[in-house]
Amino acid sequence: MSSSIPLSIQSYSTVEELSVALADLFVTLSVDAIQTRGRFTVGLSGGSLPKILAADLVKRVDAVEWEKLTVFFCDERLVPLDHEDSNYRLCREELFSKVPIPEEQIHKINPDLLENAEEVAEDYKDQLIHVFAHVNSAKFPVFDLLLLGIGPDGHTCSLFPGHQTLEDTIDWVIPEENSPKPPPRRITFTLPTLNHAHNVCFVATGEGKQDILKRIIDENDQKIPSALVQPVHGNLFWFLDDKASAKLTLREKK
Ligand SMILES: O=C(O)[C@H](O)[C@@H](O)[C@H](O)[C@H](O)COP(=O)(O)O
Repeated sequence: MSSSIPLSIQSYSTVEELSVALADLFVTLSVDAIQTRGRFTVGLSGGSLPKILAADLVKRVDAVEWEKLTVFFCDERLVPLDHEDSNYRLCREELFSKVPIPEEQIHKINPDLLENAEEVAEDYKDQLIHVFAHVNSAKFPVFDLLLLGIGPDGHTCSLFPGHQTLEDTIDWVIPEENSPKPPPRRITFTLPTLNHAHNVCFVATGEGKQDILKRIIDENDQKIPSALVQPVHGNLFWFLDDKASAKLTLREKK
């Protein structure tokens, strides 16, 4: 990994500064991945993440070889792609519409299968297999970068506290039809898929994240889904703002 990459828990005074650092990380990892493997595979999440990522990245479009990017969604709501709850739609509005990424390299759920969550997950796994299986006949896809958010309950992707989905050790992507946060029907990457990535980066901002971050980072509370994200061989980054990190003892002030 390049020595210019910041390590572990970074806390920034403002969300704007965090956006710049996140764009730096994205660009650096894209260069490394394209040099090493000829492409950059990324998993995106919903919530505030797409806006925070795009804020600075779109100002330096030329720093990324977008035609070598492949994008999946770490979780997706089972709604039409133009629905206001769609993570694809959110990412399109915030990022994809502003950069020259080929549409066919953005892997979306199949909207024709929405009635059946199992089929949506199966189809999404087929898309993952198509992209990953030939390079690592491994048991799980190995993304270059997964960008994750955290809910106030500690959920990440659509992996919620106490849900059976946390027990899955085999599948790559699975349905979650009882999300406590609407909309209830989703698909989500599993913990093993998250934990096989080369790089995983959590992004969390605002006071509302203080208590849950303390439980995850300082207390390593294994009941919280986000605390179970611990890459087997990869790097784990935490990009926080000072409001979110205020109660942490372990953090590097930027
Ligand atoms: O599952 C969902 O419905 C949300 O997309 C959720 O997973 C979100 O990503 C986190 O709650 C973080 O949200 P913020 O980044 O907006 O705080």
